[in-house]
Amino acid sequence: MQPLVAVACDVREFERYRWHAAPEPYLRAAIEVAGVLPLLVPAFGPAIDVPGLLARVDGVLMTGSKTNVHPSRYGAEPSSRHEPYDEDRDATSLPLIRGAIEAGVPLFAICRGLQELNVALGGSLATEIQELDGRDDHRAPESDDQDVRFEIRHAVTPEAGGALARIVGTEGIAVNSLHRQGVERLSSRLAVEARAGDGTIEAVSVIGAPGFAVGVQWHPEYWAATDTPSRRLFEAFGAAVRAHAGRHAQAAE
Ligand SMILES: N[C@@H](CCC(=O)NCCCC(=O)O)C(=O)O
Repeated sequence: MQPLVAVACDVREFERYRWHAAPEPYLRAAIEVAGVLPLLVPAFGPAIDVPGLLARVDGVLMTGSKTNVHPSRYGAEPSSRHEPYDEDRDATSLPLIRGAIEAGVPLFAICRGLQELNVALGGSLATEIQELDGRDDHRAPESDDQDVRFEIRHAVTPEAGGALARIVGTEGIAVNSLHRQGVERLSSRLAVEARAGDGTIEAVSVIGAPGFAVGVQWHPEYWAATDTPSRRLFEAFGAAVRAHAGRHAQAAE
């Protein structure tokens, strides 16, 4: 039986409706590589019974997004440099992340998801990091071709002995990059699991988490079927979700 994984939705507007949705690559990687069933959670913020939801799922997957966490969530002043926002997603994802950590539910946070994880635990974000001294440009290549935008194009180095290294090994791995924000002040509850060559934090884990609680700034979902480190991440997440489901089932007996 496929264990259920909660996926917080983005809100988009088209065809005169507001839609709550998640991009297919995350869902495909969840089903086909992690072997779990993604359950889309609409971005209704405080209307969501997070403890009740977490009692019925065995994992949480936070997707990337073009939108940014609203700067008021980490004490910064809003500006056009921080836009676009999705405050409905923030109001849903931040409590969901905190609840998953508190309940020990396996958590995989990707790109915006890593940024939400840091903010949910008291950290802050920098915006337009490509303008910071010594930083590379981590934004997506300009292209209408998604394979080009998500191409693998820079190295990250996993911290020896860390949670990420146990999944992908300690040799440097190559990743894609589609972000203009990054961790500024790292939450005291997070450990750095990998950095890019310019020092950008590229992966984190929750200190003391009983199981899988990892955030990555890149997009393993996009090449999860063919790229070994990407596949290993989703396989490890799936294994953690199944282990949690097993404990769940035992507790229910
Ligand atoms: N908006 C934030 C988070 C980055 C992120 O999740 N990128 C995914 C973008 C997907 C796409 O462009 O198709 C940031 O820019 O740092």
